Amino acid sequence: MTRIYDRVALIGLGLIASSMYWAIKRGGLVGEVTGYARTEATREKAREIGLCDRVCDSAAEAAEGADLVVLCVPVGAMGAVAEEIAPVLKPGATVSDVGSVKRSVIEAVAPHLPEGVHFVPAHPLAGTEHSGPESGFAELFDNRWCIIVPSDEDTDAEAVATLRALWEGMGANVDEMDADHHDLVLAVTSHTPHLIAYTMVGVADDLRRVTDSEVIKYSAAGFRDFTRIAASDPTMWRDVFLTNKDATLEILGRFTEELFALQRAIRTGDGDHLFEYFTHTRAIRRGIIEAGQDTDAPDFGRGAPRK
Ligand SMILES: NC(=O)c1ccc[n+]([C@@H]2O[C@H](COP(=O)([O-])OP(=O)(O)OC[C@H]3O[C@@H](n4cnc5c(N)ncnc54)[C@H](O)[C@@H]3O)[C@@H](O)[C@H]2O)c1
Ligand SMILES: O=C(O)C(=O)C[C@]1(C(=O)O)C=C[C@@H](O)C=C1
Repeated sequence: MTRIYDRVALIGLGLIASSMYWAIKRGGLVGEVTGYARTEATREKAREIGLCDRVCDSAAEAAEGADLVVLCVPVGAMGAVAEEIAPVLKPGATVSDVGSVKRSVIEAVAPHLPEGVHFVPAHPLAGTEHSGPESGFAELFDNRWCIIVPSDEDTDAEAVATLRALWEGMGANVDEMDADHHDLVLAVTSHTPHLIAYTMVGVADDLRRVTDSEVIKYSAAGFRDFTRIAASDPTMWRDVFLTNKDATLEILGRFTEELFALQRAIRTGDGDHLFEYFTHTRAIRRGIIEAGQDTDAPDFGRGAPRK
């Protein structure tokens, strides 16, 4: 048990904040964790399930005296919360966040923070399609990446190192990245795939009129994965697309070009194109598994000798 901070405040008690709380408790990483949720119902639920050592009735009350305040609200709400807590922040405290987009959060939060408060944005690359105070669990961040995005070149090195220690204590592997690069990488690996899943489920829903319940009844594994992802929180994902607009549009443009090329190959019966494309993408997937970077990958075929 290594205590990293004396007081931490979690603002917005949903999936990520509740997972942080249970992971902090598991590791004995913090003296006291305060929490704030916007609705009375969520605060009541948090008290009932023992989420946070103290649940407060305002964000400012939770943040007052904290060594670290973590904003765990949707990306579009970060600026307003920062403005609310700014007057009570302790000199020398660190403010961080867990938002899925980084440049817009820096732009929304940084102007509100007083001199002497360190701002160290972060993003754990771990989640589920569930939300709310009861959805969290201590293991969520185990062996997952957390990207720390220092808000500018002058960010206090000790504040970054202490936040890194907290995320490592919660089980994550930590890397640092520039905000714009983060937003582009996540547009490829997370944001555009979510949009595609939302779209595919929408298409299936349109088709349902033709095929009744067959779309659900006979849905294969690939489509089931799409429906899981498309069940993710609408507020969170609305905000992700509104705030990571440029990177997402860039990746969607490239996606559409590739899709049109495949569509043309199907129409013209160009089997070579399809075969080469699928061979290439299969090699990418195998490369990820062989590099040991997919901890979720099933073991199928791993033991079989490969020519
Ligand atoms: N869910 C994921 O997979 C995932 C993964 C990594 C990061 N994130 C990021 O973490 C943050 C929180 O996501 P989550 O999955 O925990 O969401 P969640 O919906 O489970 O929880 C969000 C909480 O914020 C509160 N909230 C919403 N609007 C608010 C406002 N205007 N003021 C104050 N509180 C408000 C909600 O009531 C809720 O308690 C988001 O910024 C999201 O982008 C999510
Ligand atoms: O596993 C899931 O359900 C997720 O969608 C998690 C996921 C992702 O795309 O990988 C979603 C959003 C985040 O900001 C980080 C992680």
